[in-house]
Amino acid sequence: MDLPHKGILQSPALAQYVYETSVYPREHEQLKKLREATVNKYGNLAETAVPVDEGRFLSLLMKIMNPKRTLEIGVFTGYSLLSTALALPDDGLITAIDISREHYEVGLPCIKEAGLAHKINFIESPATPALDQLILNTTHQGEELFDFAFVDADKTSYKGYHEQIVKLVKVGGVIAYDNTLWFGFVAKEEAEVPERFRNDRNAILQLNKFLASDPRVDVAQISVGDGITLCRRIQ
Ligand SMILES: C[S@@+](CC[C@H](N)C(=O)[O-])C[C@H]1O[C@@H](n2cnc3c(N)ncnc32)[C@H](O)[C@@H]1O
Ligand SMILES: O=c1cc(-c2ccc(O)cc2)oc2c(O)c(O)ccc12
Repeated sequence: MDLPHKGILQSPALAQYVYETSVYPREHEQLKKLREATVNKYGNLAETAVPVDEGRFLSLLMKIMNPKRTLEIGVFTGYSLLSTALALPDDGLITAIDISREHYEVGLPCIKEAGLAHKINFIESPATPALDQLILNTTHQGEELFDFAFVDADKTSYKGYHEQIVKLVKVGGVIAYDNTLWFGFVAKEEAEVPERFRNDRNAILQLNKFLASDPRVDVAQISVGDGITLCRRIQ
């Protein structure tokens, strides 16, 4: 897969500067191993993982929030998952959902080596029915709501996931949507966007517009990686 350069740092040299100055020197050994294992196994597909500066942002956000229960939709080989797990308290738990376990198993040895497998409940399932089940667990079995959710899966389903996740995250909790700048294509005319990115671009445009006026959440567009929208549930 040949992807355009990701992110607001439109110059690859500037991105490299940020990585080398403030990310690589603090990247956990097992995160680096997981990143390298992903490139070795999947080549260019590895670029669909969150970039390293975004992983660092997620880690720091977790340290600031100190959440006990988090949700991740879209795991791939686990770079964002391990970034989150590294920063969660020892009794924290991440419910991680992906349609396929195969990619997750590439990163799993690194997660185990980091001593963090006990913080992860991996569910192999399409997200929609898995989220419905979690909603049932919270409404009927009194399971606790989540403090944080990270969504990085099929972009055309984000709006549907939002309706489900809003029911699963506490008031005061945070939902983070990845790729909300979609390679910068959100600010381009459709005709300038390569055909294969158009569907997802339209879904992201609709999501961004919807979130900006959703009274249940407070929002901030964060210009890291490919763009993250943070939503804090307020009602
Ligand atoms: C961009 S990758 C996630 C990258 C990951 N966050 C990382 O840092 O490596 C998207 C993932 O979403 C998963 N996915 C796609 N459609 C899905 C669905 N309907 N339900 C759950 N997972 C899905 C894919 O299998 C893939 O692993
Ligand atoms: O190029 C992609 C594609 C995806 C993607 C496509 C289809 C799915 O069902 C899930 C994800 O996700 C990406 C992504 O998250 C990213 O950061 C860059 C590129 C892509």
